[in-house]
Amino acid sequence: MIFVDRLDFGYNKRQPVLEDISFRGEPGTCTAILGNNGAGKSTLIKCLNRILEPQDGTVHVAGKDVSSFSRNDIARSMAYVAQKNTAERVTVFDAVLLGRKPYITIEPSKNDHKMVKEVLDRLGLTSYQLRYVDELSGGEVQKVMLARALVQEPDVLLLDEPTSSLDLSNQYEVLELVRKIAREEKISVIIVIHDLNLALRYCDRFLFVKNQKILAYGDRKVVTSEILKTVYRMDVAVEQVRGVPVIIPNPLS
Ligand SMILES: Nc1ncnc2c1ncn2[C@@H]1O[C@H](COP(=O)(O)OP(=O)(O)OP(=O)(O)O)[C@@H](O)[C@H]1O
Repeated sequence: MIFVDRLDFGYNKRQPVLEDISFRGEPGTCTAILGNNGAGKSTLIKCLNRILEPQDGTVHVAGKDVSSFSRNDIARSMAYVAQKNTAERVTVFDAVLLGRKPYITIEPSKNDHKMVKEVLDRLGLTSYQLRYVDELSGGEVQKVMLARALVQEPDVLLLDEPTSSLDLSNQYEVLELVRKIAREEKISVIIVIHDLNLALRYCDRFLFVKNQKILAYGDRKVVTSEILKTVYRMDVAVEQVRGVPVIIPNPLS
């Protein structure tokens, strides 16, 4: 469980980016962070694992204040997949094995290797394991970074636009897998995502950031035409198609 209480952040004192942000991510659930470009979604994610230090407020993971965590404590409890990934000159297997680093004292154990193999298999990356990461496509790199985060066995998984480079089938496959693993392993997933249809399909909670603050927060019911108009300044219909809410931009045009 992650609990964020009254978090404030600004890159400089004159201009706040986030004010009074509070929410909780229950184990086994996915929380979507939504909002217009520049609203502060990536900044919020980075405040959770202290890549950025919040100016005020607290973040608790599994009941403990993360401001008291060492870098290694953070790596054991929170895994993060950034919006932009640098493709490294290492094999896919070694790139994913790096996710086990917080647990390795002298050298990787048989169990570390086993976990890497299992996650590569679940993400359909087994045949890529000896390829160099810097020779992969953008979508393949994104899956490798997700695999690295999953072998970290985190309590909280922070994903910043994890499907932005993936094709249609991979977007659904990867989010289906993330949701399945989150439920099985009781991980709280916090995900920045622009695709509202994907968010509605795979997330349990929805948090809209607007003008530094939380505009709306709750289950699917908060994703309304009114909220979407406020956030994106355009007409958007929310309709039920075969029991799934679907977003239709500019429905009358
Ligand atoms: N390193 C930085 N220094 C100063 N300002 C920054 C920095 N990074 C981001 N900002 C500013 O902070 C605000 C929030 O940026 P952030 O990247 O968190 O937005 P976002 O909601 O993730 O946007 P997007 O949807 O475009 O990815 C923006 O106004 C941005 O220009």
